[in-house]
Amino acid sequence: MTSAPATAPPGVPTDDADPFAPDVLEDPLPLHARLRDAGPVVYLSRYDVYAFARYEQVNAALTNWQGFESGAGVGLSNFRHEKPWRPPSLLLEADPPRHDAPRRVLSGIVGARALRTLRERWAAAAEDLVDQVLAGGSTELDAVPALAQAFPLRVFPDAVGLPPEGRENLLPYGDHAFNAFGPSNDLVAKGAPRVAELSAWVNARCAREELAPDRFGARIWGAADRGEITYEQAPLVVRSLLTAGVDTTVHGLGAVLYAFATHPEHWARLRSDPRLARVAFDEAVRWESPVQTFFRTATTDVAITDGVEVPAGRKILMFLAAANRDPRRWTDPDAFDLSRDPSGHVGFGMGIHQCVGQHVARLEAEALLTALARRVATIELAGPTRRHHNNTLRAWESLPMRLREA
Ligand code: HEM
Ligand SMILES: O=C(O)c1ccc(-c2ccccn2)cc1
Repeated sequence: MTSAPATAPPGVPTDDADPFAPDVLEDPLPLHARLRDAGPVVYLSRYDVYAFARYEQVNAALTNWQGFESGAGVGLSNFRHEKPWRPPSLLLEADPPRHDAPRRVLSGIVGARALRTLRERWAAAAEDLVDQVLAGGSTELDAVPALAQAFPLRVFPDAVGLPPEGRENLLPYGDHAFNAFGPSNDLVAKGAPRVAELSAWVNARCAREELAPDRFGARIWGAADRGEITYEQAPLVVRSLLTAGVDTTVHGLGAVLYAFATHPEHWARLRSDPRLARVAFDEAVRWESPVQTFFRTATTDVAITDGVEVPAGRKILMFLAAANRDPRRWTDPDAFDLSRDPSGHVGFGMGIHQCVGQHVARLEAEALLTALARRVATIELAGPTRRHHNNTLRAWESLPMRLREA
């Protein structure tokens, strides 16, 4: 136990854990339980931040954008003191009023109503992928590359309007962006050599001439034509889709495939009622929380509970995954349960920054799960699973699986 570099505030328990250490990223559950049990707020001395691990405090912080701002960054780095590694996001790293117009524009383009025309196309794409995967009859495969990565990369770049070349840059770019919310550890160092090249590729793809007409990207530029956002803002709003729209859904799909492979009774239920696909995905997002943590910055001394305040200017670290398994909020929280109503989970955040792409993610999951449920009688693990470590994301590197054709 190392000594606390900064003074722990009175009345707040201290923990010198490193939430971004390899052993914690491998299995964060024990730390989550320890932090929930320690109190409503815990001072993490190693990073000089205040941790919220209980549902009540995480939900309250997410919905209190005036008290806990995003404009100083939603990672450990405080933009008021340090230069961001890239120009800040106009949604994620902005507060009202600057946040409002970009959010309104993106909501109109990737919101549930806007996606109706994609439902059939993505369902067909999922059936094609499943046909391809099952081509040789019952199949052993690694579900991470073959399904969790393959499906989003087959449908999402087309929906944005990207050209075909270079799409393999999207995953490593997003992986670095999500690592960069954490401390400058080995994971960030691992991504550093390619940051300039990957950033240049992503930034170039946001230019109007790069984007196919009448897709998400071109529609963002159309909003600039109508004066809803400026022409300077348009490429950054496109960049938001490329940064947040791929790795998250890949790991969300990995989570739900792992959940079904380890709960055969639930796979049988899904096959008998494919309409369960949507609630299954949200339950998997609650259970696994592909996005585990991120930060906010106190704009003033913010009272948490009687007598305990987060001082102005300090960073809070919200453990979404711990909140999503808080026994104070959920019955039998550690169970993946299709009968549960997962609404209210914070896996997509909450409040004004709640994931604007959640409907895209749900539609991808519904399309893939429905196509699999129709053609695959059983799915089961067929070898050792391996985790992919990231400072923010909970992810699988490998999910060897056996799919028996119906
Ligand atoms: C399983 C998949 C996904 C998960 C778990 C997820 C999770 C989240 C979370 C927790 C936030 C809140 C961040 C905060 O409060 O600071 C968020 C915001 C955001 N997400 Fe997602 N996301 C997913 C998929 C997507 C997709 C597919 C897109 C794009 C199409 C997307 C785009 C965004 C954007 C632009 C924001 C910022 C919204 C704002 O600040 O107003 N996400 N996401
Ligand atoms: O607008 C962007 O570039 C962007 C938007 C959202 C995220 C994000 C961060 C934490 C949790 C989930 N999503 C990252 C980037």
